[in-house]
Amino acid sequence: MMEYRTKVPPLDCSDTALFLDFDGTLVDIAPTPDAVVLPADLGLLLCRLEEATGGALAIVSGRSLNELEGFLRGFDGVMVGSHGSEARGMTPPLEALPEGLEAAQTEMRDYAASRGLLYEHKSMGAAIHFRNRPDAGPEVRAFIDRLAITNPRFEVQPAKMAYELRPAGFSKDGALQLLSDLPAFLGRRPVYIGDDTTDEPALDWAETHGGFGIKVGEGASCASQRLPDPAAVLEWLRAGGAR
Ligand SMILES: O=P(O)(O)OC[C@H]1O[C@H](O[C@H]2O[C@H](CO)[C@@H](O)[C@H](O)[C@H]2O)[C@H](O)[C@@H](O)[C@@H]1O
Repeated sequence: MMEYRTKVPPLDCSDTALFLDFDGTLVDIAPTPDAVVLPADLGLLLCRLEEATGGALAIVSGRSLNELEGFLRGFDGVMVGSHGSEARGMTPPLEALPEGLEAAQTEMRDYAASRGLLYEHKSMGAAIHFRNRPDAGPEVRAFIDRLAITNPRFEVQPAKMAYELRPAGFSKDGALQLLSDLPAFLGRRPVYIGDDTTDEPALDWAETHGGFGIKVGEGASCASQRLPDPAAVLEWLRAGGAR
């Protein structure tokens, strides 16, 4: 574990644009989406980092924006939700609800209920979690693949022990591109921290735009840096914010 930490360069808030994923990066993965436990100082830490970076800090998550806002009360900085499709602090990438959203959500809710799986209702899509029934993974994937074929306004988004339907054409790296044009972010070195397959394009974006990505946890990644878990991420952020 220590070997990961010593490799990551210290955070220099004076020239960094900091992009932080939420689940698995700032908070440990929990059995269900609403069971995550927030570190007591998280809101304060984000406020301090936002100030230290001159506003060049954004939370970039697959979660619905309203959920993120609920979890991170006290932090009023930039947030991007629903895998890059909705945002606070910049022009929302997707202005209207995608056509067919409600019908797709209903199909997913009914499917999940009929198989004892967890349905997560999201503002721009939905997720089916199979953490309680890992054997159901391939079947859920096939179901959502079929749904995406009949609903071309959506794409399948794999997550940890879940498959999601998200608006087509939106992504975390797309969000980083938009954010990097905002005055506070302009010309700064991007650092993106994330743990999941949904974070890989954003990690790659940071690597190829003059900065670097930090992959959290095990697994293949394009990121040049790695930290073992959210506790190590918070430790690295606290050290940078105090500098
Ligand atoms: O982009 P993120 O902030 O990493 O969000 C990705 C998805 O995270 C959530 O699901 C994951 O975390 C849950 C809580 O730890 C866990 O129970 C689940 O198995 C994981 O897949 C969230 O529920 C999704 O909406 C996010 O898209």
